[in-house]
Amino acid sequence: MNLMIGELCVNILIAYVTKHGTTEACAKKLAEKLEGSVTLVDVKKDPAATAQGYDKIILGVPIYGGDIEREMKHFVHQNFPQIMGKPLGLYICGLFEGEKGLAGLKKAYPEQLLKKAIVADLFGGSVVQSKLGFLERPIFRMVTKIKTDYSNVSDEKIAAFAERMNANIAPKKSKAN
Ligand SMILES: Cc1cc2nc3c(=O)[nH]c(=O)nc-3n(C[C@H](O)[C@H](O)[C@H](O)COP(=O)(O)O)c2cc1C
Repeated sequence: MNLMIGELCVNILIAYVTKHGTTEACAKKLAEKLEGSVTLVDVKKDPAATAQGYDKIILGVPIYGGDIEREMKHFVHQNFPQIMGKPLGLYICGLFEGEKGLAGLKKAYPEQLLKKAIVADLFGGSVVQSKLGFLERPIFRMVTKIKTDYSNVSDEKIAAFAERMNANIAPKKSKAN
């Protein structure tokens, strides 16, 4: 939805990484619920992507073996001042919940970003066994103990996240980013 404030449209960036599509699917669900003009960027496909020029920034990343992929680390490193300077939302996709899930979230993003974020949450994750690579499948079973297709993606959490982001609507009229 395009939200106009006076002459201004709220420009929102969702920068994400995905391996098997869940984090991207969550980004798209989120985009539908956000008020503003949303740009979706897969930073793996677009390594030169920038966070410059947006009013709000959201980052999304999946957890693999307790860690995130280097492309998101690189994006955060390259765009740190821009990311720190705007209303921020952070999410992860992973199958672990509770304490283990939160540990994944804490490891995924630098502490400064986690402290600064309006909202940081776990959306859950999903897996289709037949889509896993030859080496991924045994690692997945070892890490998660799950042997079937599985999803615990929470549409409620995505909706609540969008609500929190929408509540913070204050794009400054200055040209500086
Ligand atoms: C090899 C492998 C390792 C994984 N390790 C973790 C993990 O450490 N913690 C976790 O919460 N989820 C783990 N998962 C689950 C993924 O995070 C989950 O499937 C997520 O939805 C993947 O997102 P994507 O489809 O965007 O790549 C793992 C999945 C695979 C295949």
